[in-house]
Amino acid sequence: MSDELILSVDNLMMHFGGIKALNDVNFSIKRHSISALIGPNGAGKTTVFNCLTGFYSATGGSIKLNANGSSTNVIQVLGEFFQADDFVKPRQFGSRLWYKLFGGTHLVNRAGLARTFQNIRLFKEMSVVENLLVAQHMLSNRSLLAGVLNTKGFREKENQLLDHAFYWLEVVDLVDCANRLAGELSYGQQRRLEIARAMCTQPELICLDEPAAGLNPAETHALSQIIRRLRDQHAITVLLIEHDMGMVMDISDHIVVLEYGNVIAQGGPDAIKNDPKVIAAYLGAEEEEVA
Ligand SMILES: Nc1ncnc2c1ncn2[C@@H]1O[C@H](COP(=O)(O)OP(=O)(O)OP(=O)(O)O)[C@@H](O)[C@H]1O
Repeated sequence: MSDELILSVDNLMMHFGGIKALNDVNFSIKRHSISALIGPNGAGKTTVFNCLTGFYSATGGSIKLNANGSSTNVIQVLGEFFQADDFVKPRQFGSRLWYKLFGGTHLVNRAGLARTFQNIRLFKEMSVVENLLVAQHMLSNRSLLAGVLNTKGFREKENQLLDHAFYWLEVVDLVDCANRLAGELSYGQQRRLEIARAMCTQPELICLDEPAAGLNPAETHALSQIIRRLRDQHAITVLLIEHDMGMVMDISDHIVVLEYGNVIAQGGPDAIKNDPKVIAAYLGAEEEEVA
């Protein structure tokens, strides 16, 4: 996989019993780009996200993440089924057993991929800053002794995590709300807090599932600015699912279009806008609005 690519998805399949949510999905994402995954309802967009982030174990295909200085086979680290030839290949068996025992979605996040959800999933009874500290739990000093003795190293680490939390609050313009309960924020602020929380896990690729859903035009504009800032000032790669075509066409460098679990087109906004397959499949009803 070329170094220019941060994600490569090949022949991805996801079947739920008889339902083929994804048939044969192929696309790749360039580092430091903003890409969008679009398609009609039920096309399989969220299923792709769930496979990328490890919420679903894909039925077949491969997902390679090239982040944090190494290449990660996402399907492998989630723990694959044993194969017949494992028993004659001890190394392969050992690796599969290891990931069966200790693998999971946490390894995908550690490999440099974070996500937000279609339905906001904050800790609503916690303050804004606490939400960001929870996201950094793995980076904290978890030594019981250091905590009880409140050592210098422990305090320094706590301060570092707080600084990091405020850094991302600044980026999403929520510093003023740091001590408010997350559940008390407006919908738009909660969406931005979700992005900050995901960023606190130090990803290189962030997947945003319908980040503009329920936002008014001013909030959508502010969100677009934040997404651009992530790419331009923080070297983050963004992959988003979005139904707001105005926003998608405005901020995306690359667009992948799904229909019935297949990629029917991919390219830049202008190419996608004028692609007859896309117009017929997805934009048909809104053709005039999009053009
Ligand atoms: N856990 C599941 N069990 C069974 N079927 C599922 C499951 N998750 C998704 N599907 C099916 O897979 C297909 C794709 O669903 P998915 O939610 O990925 O679509 P989507 O493109 O994200 O749609 P939307 O834009 O409405 O969010 C649908 O037919 C859906 O019913």
